Amino acid sequence: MRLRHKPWANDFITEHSQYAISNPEQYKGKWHEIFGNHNPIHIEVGTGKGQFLAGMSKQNPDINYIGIELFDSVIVAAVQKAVDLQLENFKLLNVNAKDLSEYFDGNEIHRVYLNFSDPWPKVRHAKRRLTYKDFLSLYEKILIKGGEIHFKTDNQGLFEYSLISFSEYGLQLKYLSLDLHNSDFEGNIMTEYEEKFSGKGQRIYRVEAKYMNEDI
Ligand SMILES: C[S@@+](CC[C@H](N)C(=O)[O-])C[C@H]1O[C@@H](n2cnc3c(N)ncnc32)[C@H](O)[C@@H]1O
Repeated sequence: MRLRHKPWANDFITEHSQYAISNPEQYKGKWHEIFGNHNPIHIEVGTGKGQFLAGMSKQNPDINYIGIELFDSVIVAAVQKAVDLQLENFKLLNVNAKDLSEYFDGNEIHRVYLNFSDPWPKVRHAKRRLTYKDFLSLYEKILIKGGEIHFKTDNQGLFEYSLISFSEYGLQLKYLSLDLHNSDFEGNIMTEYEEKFSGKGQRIYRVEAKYMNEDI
């Protein structure tokens, strides 16, 4: 489903179409053509203003990164980072994550990052959480076998919910941290929200969840 852009955001996104891909369904199964290589592809769902993914792209030139963001008014900041840093391994899609399988084929994605996803604290909104079982099923469809979700949040309620959701889905949990910034985890790249919340003294939770669907 196509999203409608605000005119100013539309102009900006159109002007930088080498970073903000306007017709992603056309590349389903052939994202290597866009990147010009067959390197692994990692996506961040709900990438916001893109600080995390821009940092990862710069740090890991042999991995291709795609940011998925619903709001055009937010994604322009991420596009600006790609332009400023001239990142060839960083693309952005202004789409809704619920439609991911329209844009990516099975086995096309190597890793999904979820950073500071909206918590949707009301029980009746649980289906909107990006770690709800339907989203886990969607990620499984586009990930390689044994693919992983790497998840960070400041929100204890969302973290606890997500650990249960991952476990109930049969994902294996690894490297669980209840206080990332006071752990021995190396190479953490902060997101915009992470800077904001950790700056206020809030602790950051992190976990990796692996799909146990590899052929034996
Ligand atoms: C709380 S912000 C966090 C942004 C960024 N990851 C960070 O940590 O700074 C969550 C972002 O996820 C985006 N988002 C929420 N649901 C989404 C969906 N279904 N598809 C794409 N983006 C979504 C929101 O628009 C918002 O920009």
